[in-house]
Amino acid sequence: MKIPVMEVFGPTIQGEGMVIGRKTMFVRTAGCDFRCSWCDSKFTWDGTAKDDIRMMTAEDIMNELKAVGGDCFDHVTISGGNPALIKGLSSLVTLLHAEGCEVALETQGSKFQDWMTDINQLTLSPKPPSSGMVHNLAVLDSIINQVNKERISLKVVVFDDADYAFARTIHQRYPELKFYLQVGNPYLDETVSNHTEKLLERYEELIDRVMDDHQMNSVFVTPQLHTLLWSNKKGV
Ligand SMILES: C[S@@+](CC[C@H](N)C(=O)[O-])C[C@H]1O[C@@H](n2cnc3c(N)ncnc32)[C@H](O)[C@@H]1O
Ligand SMILES: Nc1nc2[nH]cc(C(=O)O)c2c(=O)[nH]1
Ligand code: SF4
Ligand SMILES: [Mg+2]
Repeated sequence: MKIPVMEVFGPTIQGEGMVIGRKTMFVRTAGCDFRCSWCDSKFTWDGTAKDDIRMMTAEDIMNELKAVGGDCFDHVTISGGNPALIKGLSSLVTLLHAEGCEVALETQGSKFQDWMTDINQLTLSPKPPSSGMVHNLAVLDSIINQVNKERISLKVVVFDDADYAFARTIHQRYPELKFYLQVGNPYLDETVSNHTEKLLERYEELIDRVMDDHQMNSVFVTPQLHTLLWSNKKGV
């Protein structure tokens, strides 16, 4: 079964969530069932990069990972778009494991696939109000109930007060899961000046808020590490 691939890049550092800092390759699939107002990867679904989409088999993708990353990787992150829309990713996950790679997945948690139970690090990122999306938490519940909880983390992006309140409700709903608050990046045009200072200011605001909140004691607060370095540049 062929997989719609938008980009293959790396090695780079995983900039987000439960394996932040980990050296990894990225496979980014095309297409999303959401339309977040602040999506930093709109090109995966808004048609602007439709000529870059390639229909590839798992073997094609493995060959490309090796062509791009050489032998300098043993971890692959699958992101999108929403990779969870793609049934055929099961063949890629199986092949990556056979080749000795760990596999991480980034998804919003709007759809379950059987192959998710094989993912080493599954990041579920339900969308807060500022995204303009309304998350169906019953679907999120059902994914969480089908996957080994040790391998799951929740990651909520925070731009404003309402997002922070949403993050709290999600953490309270699943207190047993690792929980990450991630600073929202409004500077999607990579040519914005002083992006690092601006993002660090927002990071500090989020840290201050969490430090004063007794209902948010067992959480992680992170920036998107790659955006501090490279802003919203593609392919890093
Ligand atoms: C581009 S999405 C692709 C995976 C999946 N569709 C999802 O949203 O989880 C990857 C991650 O980037 C986060 N993200 C997207 N735009 C962002 C922004 N402007 N600031 C901070 N995080 C953002 C998403 O919340 C998600 O956790
Ligand atoms: N370095 C780097 N880390 C990331 N973590 C999650 C990403 C994503 O777009 O899903 C991402 C990305 O695009 N780049
Ligand atoms: S769910 Fe993820 S890829 Fe889809 S629009 Fe939202 S941030 Fe972008
Ligand atoms: Mg990204």
